[in-house]
Amino acid sequence: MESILHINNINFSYENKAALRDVSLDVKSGDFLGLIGPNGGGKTTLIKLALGLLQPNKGTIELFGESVSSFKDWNKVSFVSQKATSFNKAFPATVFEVVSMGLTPKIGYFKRFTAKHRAAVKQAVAQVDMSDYLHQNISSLSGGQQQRVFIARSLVSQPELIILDEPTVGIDHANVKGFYELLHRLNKETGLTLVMITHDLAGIAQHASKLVYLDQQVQYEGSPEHFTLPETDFHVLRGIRA
Ligand SMILES: Nc1ncnc2c1ncn2[C@@H]1O[C@H](COP(=O)(O)OP(=O)(O)OP(=O)(O)O)[C@@H](O)[C@H]1O
Repeated sequence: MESILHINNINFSYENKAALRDVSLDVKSGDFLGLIGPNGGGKTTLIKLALGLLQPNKGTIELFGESVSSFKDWNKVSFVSQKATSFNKAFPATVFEVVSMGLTPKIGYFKRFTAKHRAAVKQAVAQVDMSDYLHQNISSLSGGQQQRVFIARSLVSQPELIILDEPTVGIDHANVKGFYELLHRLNKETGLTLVMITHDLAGIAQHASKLVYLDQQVQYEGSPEHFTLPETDFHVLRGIRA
């Protein structure tokens, strides 16, 4: 199986404060990896390193077999952050327009939006079951529906890897289940590789193919079925079930 993200023995410190120590991780094509751990355990830092936004003090990181420092094929990678922090709800755009924005890196700002692009947008919207809302304003949708639209915005450029940072925050319980089912379906049916940071252990354990528990070091890497929380210290529990 092709290696999508390979992190080899990295250390990372913010100034003099260690955030990650001897972290190694391998994400293979078709994995659905759940990245869990206590608050401050280094999950976001690890993703920033994987995206080349930070550089490790030690060790190597490869995306699609190439060092992240020289990686250029960013079309293959997409990132979905917490909806609330990434989007101004008052923004006056329809579902179609928001998803079209996902094509901007591919076609550039000033090139023509063709029938082919339009069809790609419609297909991505259909993949997340939002076709009935194509011309509705994004601000009129529920949190769960908005997050589906952001997934469609990622899908439209046909990435091979999507990294999600706590995408279920702010989505009500009933819709979270449907959101996981959507990710599960995309992973299984299209072979899309997913890496998802979350504090929702119960939810991710049902859908991920692999869990990594990170608390400065990788304390668990394996199947969700065999995962048990490290020493049930209240600090850890609070962090992960917050
Ligand atoms: N820009 C920064 N400057 C200094 N320290 C930072 C910075 N960003 C994060 N840290 C520290 O690095 C450690 C890891 O933080 P990180 O945000 O990666 O953890 P996390 O697992 O994503 O946490 P959470 O679950 O709360 O989002 C924490 O101790 C945090 O305070």
